Amino acid sequence: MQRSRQPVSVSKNIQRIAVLTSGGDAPGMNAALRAVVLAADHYGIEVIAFRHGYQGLLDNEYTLMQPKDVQHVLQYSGTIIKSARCHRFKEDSAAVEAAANLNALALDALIIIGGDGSFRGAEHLANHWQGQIIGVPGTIDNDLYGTDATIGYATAVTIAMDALDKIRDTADAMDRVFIVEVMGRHAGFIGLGSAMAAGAERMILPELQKDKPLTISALVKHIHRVQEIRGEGSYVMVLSEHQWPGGAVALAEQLDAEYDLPCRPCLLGHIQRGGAPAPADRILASELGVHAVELILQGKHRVMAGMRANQCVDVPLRDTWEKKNPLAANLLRIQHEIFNPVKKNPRRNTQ
Ligand SMILES: Nc1ncnc2c1ncn2[C@@H]1O[C@H](COP(=O)(O)OP(=O)(O)O)[C@@H](O)[C@H]1O
Ligand SMILES: O=P(O)(O)OC[C@H]1O[C@](O)(COP(=O)(O)O)[C@@H](O)[C@@H]1O
Repeated sequence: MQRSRQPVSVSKNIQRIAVLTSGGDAPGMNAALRAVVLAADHYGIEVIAFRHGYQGLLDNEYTLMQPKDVQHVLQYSGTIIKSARCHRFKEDSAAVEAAANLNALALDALIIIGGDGSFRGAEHLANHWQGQIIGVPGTIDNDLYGTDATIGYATAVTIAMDALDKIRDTADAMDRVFIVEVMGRHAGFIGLGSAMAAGAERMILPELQKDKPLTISALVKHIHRVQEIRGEGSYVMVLSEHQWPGGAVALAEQLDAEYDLPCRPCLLGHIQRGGAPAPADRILASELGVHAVELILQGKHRVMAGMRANQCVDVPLRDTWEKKNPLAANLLRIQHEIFNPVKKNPRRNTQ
């Protein structure tokens, strides 16, 4: 993959920066951290890491990070500097406290690796702290505007696809209906990506539910129609979390009890955040980690380091959650109309 890059024009004298990982851990966060530390070392900048996200910033829990500390970490998921969800950080008093801690350490800038919540926290902090703040998109959900992909998304889709492939083996052997529940918070990227990659017969995604919520009778009709067209075989559906009351287990029970349709649920849960990060996540994280340091050297502030059409970009932090990345319309069309048609091919009908 070729990335066209401009040489970095350094406009600021930066001596010391900090980094933290926040919110749900995402595969590739370690690779991003490594890239930040190695790039900073390259430019002669000292790096400290706050442990446990914003909680560590409030507790002054930090450690000096040197290249030796990030050797051989990019192949592991999780985050060696720990992450956390810190509800107190939403309070004004917390941002004031955090700003005082950052000032006491004479920091020029802070890099926050996380999702939209972490970036809201970054903006909140920026109202109280004068240093530069740069976000790096780290979440499996891929729900941030301004970057074609977030760090962790490729791994999560790969894991979900692998699981769907395995479910397919047993579903096919017994001509069964399966519901596989995937993560994504309120976004259907993991659902769409894994359904497409594994050839699922149905996707229940937040974006599709918004205008036309799925009814169980419509779902049963679809299952019967697909079975009728295809003859014997399996039917595998991908359900995004929070899209059915009680989730996959409740939906499977309902199909069985109310429609005599034996169905098995499978919840992938946090499995989607573990294991070895996919190459795409390691590479994206490495590039964006370096980009974040270079944005600091260019004097940028309140932006996210993103990747658009193979170009490193910077996007105002606020845009990352206020604007929306839509699901790829063409993938939705293909998955719905071509791969899983419930009507006969119109051309065939006319012959
Ligand atoms: N509106 C907000 N104001 C201040 N801090 C916030 C806000 N929203 C989230 N945060 C901080 O960011 C952390 C991570 O956000 P969360 O939504 O849990 O994960 P993610 O960053 O992956 O979306 C929260 O635990 C909290 O500390
Ligand atoms: O790990 P937790 O706290 O149970 O949260 C689960 C949520 O975290 C995620 O895995 C990642 O979300 P964030 O990156 O926004 O934190 C979501 O897909 C899921 O809804």
